[in-house]
Amino acid sequence: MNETKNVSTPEPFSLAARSKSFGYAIAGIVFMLKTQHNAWLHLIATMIVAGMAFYFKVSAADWRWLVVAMVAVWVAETINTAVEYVCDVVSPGYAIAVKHAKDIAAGGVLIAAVGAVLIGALTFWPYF
Ligand SMILES: Nc1ncnc2c1ncn2[C@@H]1O[C@H](COP(=O)(O)OP(=O)(O)OP(=O)(O)O)[C@@H](O)[C@H]1O
Repeated sequence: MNETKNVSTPEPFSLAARSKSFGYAIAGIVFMLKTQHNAWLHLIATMIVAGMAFYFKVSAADWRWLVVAMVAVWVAETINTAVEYVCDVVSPGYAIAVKHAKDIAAGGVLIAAVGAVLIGALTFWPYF
């Protein structure tokens, strides 16, 4: 990786570079799954929800809601994890701004998770 990137001159499009970026994104997800305990909980929740959806044979329309809910939680968790890593580099010691940044990012995960629980309850309700 370059130490500094020249952002004023756009690089020409390259499929090799795009596939490398894709690889970095996959590596980020794998790293998060290996290191973040909250991600393990999201993985368990995802498997339970998917299992229930198959068991109850939910409709395609209902699957859409479940997918949206699960994706929202995963996206919030990835952003939260990235914020934590950047904060730890920017300010390794205690800083009140870092506390606010980390707590707000964690709040985003909580909002997504509560929303997912509500969507899950509303979606599965008719199948019970
Ligand atoms: N460098 C820092 N400066 C100020 N506050 C911090 C710093 N690092 C963490 N905190 C705050 O300390 C509290 C606990 O942080 P911690 O990262 O342990 O939270 P956590 O969500 O329990 O962690 P994890 O989910 O990674 O196990 C949070 O309120 C967080 O914002």
